[in-house]
This record gives sequence, structure tokens and C-alpha cells, in this order.
Amino acid sequence: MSSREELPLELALRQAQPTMPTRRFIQLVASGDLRLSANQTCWPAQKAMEDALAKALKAEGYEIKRAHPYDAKKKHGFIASQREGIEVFRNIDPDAPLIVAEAVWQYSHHVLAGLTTHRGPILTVANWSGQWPGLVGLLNLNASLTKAGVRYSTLWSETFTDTFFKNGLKEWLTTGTVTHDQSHVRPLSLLKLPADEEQVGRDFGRRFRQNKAILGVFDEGCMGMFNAIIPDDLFHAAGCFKERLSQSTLFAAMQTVSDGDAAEVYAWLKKKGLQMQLGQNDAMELTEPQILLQCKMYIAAVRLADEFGCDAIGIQYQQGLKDLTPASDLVEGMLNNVDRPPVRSADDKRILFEGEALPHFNEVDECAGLDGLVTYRLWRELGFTPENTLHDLRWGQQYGDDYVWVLLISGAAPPAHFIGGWKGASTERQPSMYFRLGGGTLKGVSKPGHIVWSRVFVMDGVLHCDIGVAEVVKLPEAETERRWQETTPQWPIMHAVLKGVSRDQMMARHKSNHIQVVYTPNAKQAHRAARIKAAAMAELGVHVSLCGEVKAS
Ligand SMILES: C[C@H](O)[C@@H](O)[C@@H](O)C(=O)CO
Repeated sequence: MSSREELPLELALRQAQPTMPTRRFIQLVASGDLRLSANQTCWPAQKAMEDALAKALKAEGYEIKRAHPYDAKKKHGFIASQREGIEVFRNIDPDAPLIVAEAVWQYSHHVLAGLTTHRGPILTVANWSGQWPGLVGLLNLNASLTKAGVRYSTLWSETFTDTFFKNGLKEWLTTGTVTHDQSHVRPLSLLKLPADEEQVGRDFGRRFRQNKAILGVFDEGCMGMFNAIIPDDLFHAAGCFKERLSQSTLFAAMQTVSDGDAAEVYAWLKKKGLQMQLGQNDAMELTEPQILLQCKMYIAAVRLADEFGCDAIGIQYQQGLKDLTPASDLVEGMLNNVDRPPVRSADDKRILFEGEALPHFNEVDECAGLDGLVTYRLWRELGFTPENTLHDLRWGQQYGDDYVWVLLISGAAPPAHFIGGWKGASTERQPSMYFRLGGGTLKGVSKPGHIVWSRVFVMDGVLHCDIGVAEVVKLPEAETERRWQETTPQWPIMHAVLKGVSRDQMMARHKSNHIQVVYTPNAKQAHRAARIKAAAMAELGVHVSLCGEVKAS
């Protein structure tokens, strides 16, 4: 029996090269949020995008056929749960070509089940718009499909009339796949790093693995981000172990924090100069009681991390928690900063994690957790400021000679990254369509400088890590404001120019909605640190690729 015959039928079919049937219609699905308010608010953008897509397909002689209708009662046309998705896919011809169209942030598990058994060619498409996190949703879906071993093609467009999109669409319609330029990706295994740097990285990696680390995960995976879950055996091989915690525990621990302790954190923030955009209307504005609850959450999170001996923690922050308490963003930003309000143990005997950040991986993205902890500790050893964070790869536009990405995360980044530090930081109410009970974000503009960017992801059953360098640029205030207004003005922003990677190369390759970023003292050190980090990751068994202009020596 050949190894091919040993494969289960479904898998064999999935792995077969998809062929494009000559039907004249293309089925379409749209995955949405799990929150009705978000689906309703974002529906008009999705509708506009689907109309533009339909026009593009019509020009090629094809018609779009939605596989699920607009729901007049719910006032949107998204698949809004995993169950709904499975039911929709029952009526989809599994051999027919299928487009997944995304203009919004979506929960990938709504369509993942159906897509894992779809045999026809799959095309994921997003509109090049900052308005809602549709590109972010697309990247999460692509990464989830990659981890699941589902074959797919992907495209994006601002107008759906540009040459890049039209050529890609034509290729998909005729061959069932879209090829992208990924010449910016160089596997580390084919490169030779300078021996001294390789040794520093490998030595760090060996010690990291031997010491073992515990990453506390508060409600793994319940934001639908299948890609963000690292299988335990892969995690263990890198020296990382999960402490599975519940957001209910976090909520319960919040109830044990005294009002006085919360008030101290609040006062610390005020003294540091954090601008609080406060109002009175709890439903729409940020209020003092919301922030005080966030201060309680901050203390509770640090105490739980101490109790379970965690080296880093990740709070899932949406499902479950959003129904109980204000959002965790301000908490996350504080945790990730070395200069943060002190937290004493409940018995008042110790200051917890004194002089250190408690690395936090937003949205329980375990890939970011591994990366964040490695980076924090390695940067400390290199003598650099260790604060790092993830951002969403939200959108981007040309500015002058540069393609400047909008890296924006849905609530918090460490103030150490901001122009002016704490004094340059502000907290604004999370949009109520996402967070009914409010809560402040931790917002600022990332300072100009040289950074290393990276992303850990799961592909072909193993861990990968892409590493590159970038420059954070300062844009005029008006341009920053314009970019905020085009996206989500309450969230922290980084204006990043990725070195040696074009927009389309990045979109084609990047296997995540998130990107990890950390500062270095200058351009030369950014390249050096990227190489050392590459060696460290390789030592942990991760398949590393250097992307774009990282000099190999
Ligand atoms: C609030 C939103 O749902 C966010 O969670 C979303 O835009 C993301 O940041 C996804 O990474």
C-alpha cells in the first residue's frame, strides 16, 4: 500500500490539487463576529464589498451565489456561530468553487468546520479598508486554514478593479489557485549566521528550554482563533507549558481585591500622567468605576500569575469576560510594561514581579505568548528594553516614498512604546459594539525607531517563525489622526515600514492577524538582534525564516 492510499479519504481528497469546474456561478460565504451588535454595525461595509466583488466576477462571466441569506430579523447576513456555519455548509456543493468574503473581524471557527471538508477551490477575499478589521479577519482565517492543513488561495483589493486583483481572480477562476510572490522569505536553514551571534542565540534557547516556562492561558481559543492555539506537544518541545486558567477565576479573584488597593493603582496611573477620557454615561463613555474595576482586574491577574507560578499570561478578553466586567485592555497594557503600578501579594508581604513586566499575550494568542516571553527575556540579556507586544496587521497606505502599515491592536500596548511614555498615553472607552460594559484602552502613538517584528505560527504540524526588521516612523499629527479615523481611534497605533517586504508579499505570507514587535537601539542592532533571535528560536525547534531585508551577516 502506498502512503497515499493510507490517508483517510477526506484527507486525500483535500490534498488533491483542486480543479476549477466550468460552472458560471461561484458560491460565497461570509463569517462574522459572535456579537450581534458588531455584525449589525459592520454589515453595510460587508454588503458594499460583496457588491464590488460581484461586479468583478461578473466582468469575468461569473455570478455570485450567496450560500446563506441576509437575515432581516437579525439585520445582517453573516454566519454568526459554528453551528450556523456547519448547517450552511450542508447545502454547499463540496466540489464547487467557494469564496469566503470578509470585510469585518470574524471568528474563524464559524466556517472552519465546513472548510475542512470542502474539496473545491477556496478563495478568501478581503477589502483593503481600515474601517473594520476585515483584513485582520482574513489573516486569522488564512492562518487557521494553514494550521488545519486546508488548501486555499487568498486575495485582497481596495476597488476590486485593480490589476493585481483582476489577475489574481482570473488565475483562480481558470486554475483554482492564486500564486503570490514570496521571494522575500529565506529559510534560516539555508543561511549561515555569524558564529558569535548564533552561539548567543542558541545558548539562550538551550537555557530557555531547560528552565521551562509556564504560560497561564485564561480561556484558550474561545475567540475562534484556531491558529492561536499551539498544540501542547509542540509547546512542550520549546520548553513551554500551559496553565489552563479560567476567566471565571479571574473574575472571582477581582472580587477579593479591596477598593483601597484598586484606588492606589488608579492614583499611580494619574500620577504618571495617563490621560483619562472620562464621562458620565456608562453605556457610551468611560467612567471612573469602569477603570477602578480594571484596576482590580490588574491586581487579580498579577496575584493569580504569582499563585500559579506563571511566567506570562494571556487573557482571552471577549467571550465570557465582556459579559461580566469592563474590558481587560488597560490591564494588558500595564502588565506588559516594566514601569507599572506595584502589586502586593494578598498577605501584603511581597511586591510581585518587582521591577519586571508580566508579559501578556493579547487574546490568548499562544504563538504571541511564546514569542513574547522569548523576546522579553532575550532582550533583557542583550541589554535592550524588553517590552514587546502584538498588534493587528490592520491596514496600510503609501505615505511619501514608504508603504506605512497601520499596526493597531484592539486595546493596549505598553506605554514604553509610546511617544512620551505614560505621559503620552491615554485611556478611552472601548467601542460599545464590542464591549457593552466599557473599560478603557491603553492608547498612544508608537515612538520612531528600529524594531524587530516576528510571528510564530503552526504550519504542516510544526512551529514556524518569520522574523524581519522594520522602522517605526513619525507621521504628522494630522496623518496619524486621519489613520485613526479610518480605523479605530480608541486603539494604540504604530506606523511601521517593513524593510524589504511589499504589502502584497506580507499579506500573502503572513500566517496571523497579529504581528509581534520589539524596539532595538538602532538599525544595526535591529539586524543583529533579529539574527540572534532567529538562532534562539531555531534552538527551540522552531522553523525560522528571515523575511525581507534582515542581513544574514
Ligand atoms: C475587538 C475586536 O474584535 C478585536 O478583537 C479584533 O479586531 C482583533 O484585534 C483581532 O486580533
